[in-house]
Amino acid sequence: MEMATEELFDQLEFKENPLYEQIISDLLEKQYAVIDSFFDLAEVEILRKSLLQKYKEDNFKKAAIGNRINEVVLKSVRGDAILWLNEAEAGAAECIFFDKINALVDYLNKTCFLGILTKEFHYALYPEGTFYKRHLDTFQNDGRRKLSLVCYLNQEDWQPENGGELVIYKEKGAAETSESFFPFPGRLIIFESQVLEHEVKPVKKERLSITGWLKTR
Ligand SMILES: O=C(O)CCC(=O)C(=O)O
Ligand SMILES: [Fe+2]
Repeated sequence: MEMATEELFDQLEFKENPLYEQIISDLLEKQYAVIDSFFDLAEVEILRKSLLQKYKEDNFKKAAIGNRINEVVLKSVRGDAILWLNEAEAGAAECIFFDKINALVDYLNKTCFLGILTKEFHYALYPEGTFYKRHLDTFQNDGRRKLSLVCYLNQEDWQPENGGELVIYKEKGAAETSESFFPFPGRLIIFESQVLEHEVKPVKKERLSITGWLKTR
């Protein structure tokens, strides 16, 4: 084959990706997936710096509950501050994030018929002493949210004593079980937005992340 044609075929050819396949089978089996080191420490460092810079420039706002039009700030429910990301205006740091996420979304759309058409992401900073009470991401908010994604941007030395676990609740027949996950840097957690209730335990040290949703339209 000529070089150009060969390249074209390479692009068209679907390549199975073991990491993405693992995510898909976890989602099917448990409705959530935890991927450690989805971003490496160097990438996390760049994203953390960008988040902190924007926070310092006072671009964040107190996170609200409800939808974007009908929102109220209730610190008894959640105490984080957020900044929505605009992919069209993404800087170098945010491009690192979107490149990896988009590759995953493309794969999910090719293999799972999820029909993800839109996505939305925000930086989040939980100051010391804050939390996010148990909730469902679609509650009074957005029924188009299919998958929730959270990626942690904390430092390498995040200690369990710092709290800030994401607790995911699952119904097991009549009983309920829960699993807790610490916000270790580079860790990505994906879960079904319409199914799994979850909460963020009180943090004893500033906790940084990017949170977002893959939506059907
Ligand atoms: O930061 C987390 O671990 C989860 C955040 C969350 O549940 C949300 O923003 O809806
Ligand atoms: Fe949530």
